[in-house]
Amino acid sequence: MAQEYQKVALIGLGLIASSMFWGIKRAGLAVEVTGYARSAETRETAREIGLCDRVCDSAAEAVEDADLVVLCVPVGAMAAVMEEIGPVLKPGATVSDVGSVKRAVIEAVTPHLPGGVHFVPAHPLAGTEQSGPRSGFAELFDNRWCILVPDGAEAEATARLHRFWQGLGSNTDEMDADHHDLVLAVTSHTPHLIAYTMVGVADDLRRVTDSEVIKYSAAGFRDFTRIAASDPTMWRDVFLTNKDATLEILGRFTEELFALQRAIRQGDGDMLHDYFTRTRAIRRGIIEAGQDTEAPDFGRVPVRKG
Ligand SMILES: NC(=O)C1=CN([C@@H]2O[C@H](COP(=O)(O)OP(=O)(O)OC[C@H]3O[C@@H](n4cnc5c(N)ncnc54)[C@H](O)[C@@H]3O)[C@@H](O)[C@H]2O)C=CC1
Ligand SMILES: O=C(O)C(=O)Cc1ccc(O)cc1
Repeated sequence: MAQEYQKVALIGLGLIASSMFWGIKRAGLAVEVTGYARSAETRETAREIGLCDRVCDSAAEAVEDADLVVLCVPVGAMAAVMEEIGPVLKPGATVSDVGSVKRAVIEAVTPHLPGGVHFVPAHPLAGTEQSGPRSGFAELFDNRWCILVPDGAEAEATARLHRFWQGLGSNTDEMDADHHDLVLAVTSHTPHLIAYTMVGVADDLRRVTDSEVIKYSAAGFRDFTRIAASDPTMWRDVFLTNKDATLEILGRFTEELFALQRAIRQGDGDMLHDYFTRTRAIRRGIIEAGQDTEAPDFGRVPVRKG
């Protein structure tokens, strides 16, 4: 695999940065990878487990002479990091990020971007509910999508970042920032909010039913608890910075929920059956189109019709 960049700097050493580091090493995508995290404890852990070729005690030191700098911090921390590193970035370097929201990151980063430095925002659509420097693994991005949001960035800098993410195992695509934020509000952000809410409801209920909610929880609820265990800082920032799109989708969700609530109250079985038939067809369409990259193998066997 070609080395697209001599030196890569990772700022924020959590799940995504640590997975990127192990993936870069697996594919030999850079000569040196430096890293920085705000907390001394995280930097210490990183040194202990060999995460990064060199762990630096400041972001400015980590990005010195770097050809690619990837901001792997929560979305709300991007501006402060950029303000610190902006003045010391190498001319011709590329800055990128992995934030779950794109418009807010562009607004946070652009004011601190020096002339002659490229900015190519990106979002790997891959993650887990784990966080921190010990949680990463090289395979996280394999066969997953990474969306690039060039927003006017130079074509060659963008093409290099595509090749870099492909080297990490991902399929890559491009999107406009606002479109990205709306799509992700539907596919990721609002579902996370629903999971948080459902687990909160069950927790309230648990006080009445003791441990039954957890003891007898079926797969659907277990998935909710996994998602609701995701990092609170990261998700707080997602909702604060993708406010409009999330509120738009949440509004639609609430309307649908009220419609289903009314059908249940009125005993309208036809409405419920039609609704569930439509949603089942969507799921089957995804599987038949071969786009269900998350499903276990049994999800790929031909789906029974009818
Ligand atoms: N967790 C996931 O599943 C995914 C997360 N993302 C995005 O990737 C980014 C990083 O997320 P994770 O790696 O999961 O988070 P994480 O919580 O595992 O790691 C974040 C790291 O950033 C550091 N940090 C926080 N504020 C900082 C600051 N001001 N300066 C320097 N370091 C700081 C933390 O100490 C930690 O090392 C977020 O923007 C998130 O939206 C993108 C795709 C998936
Ligand atoms: O763990 C899960 O189910 C996820 O949805 C992972 C994830 C979280 C945030 C992102 O911006 C992208 C992917």
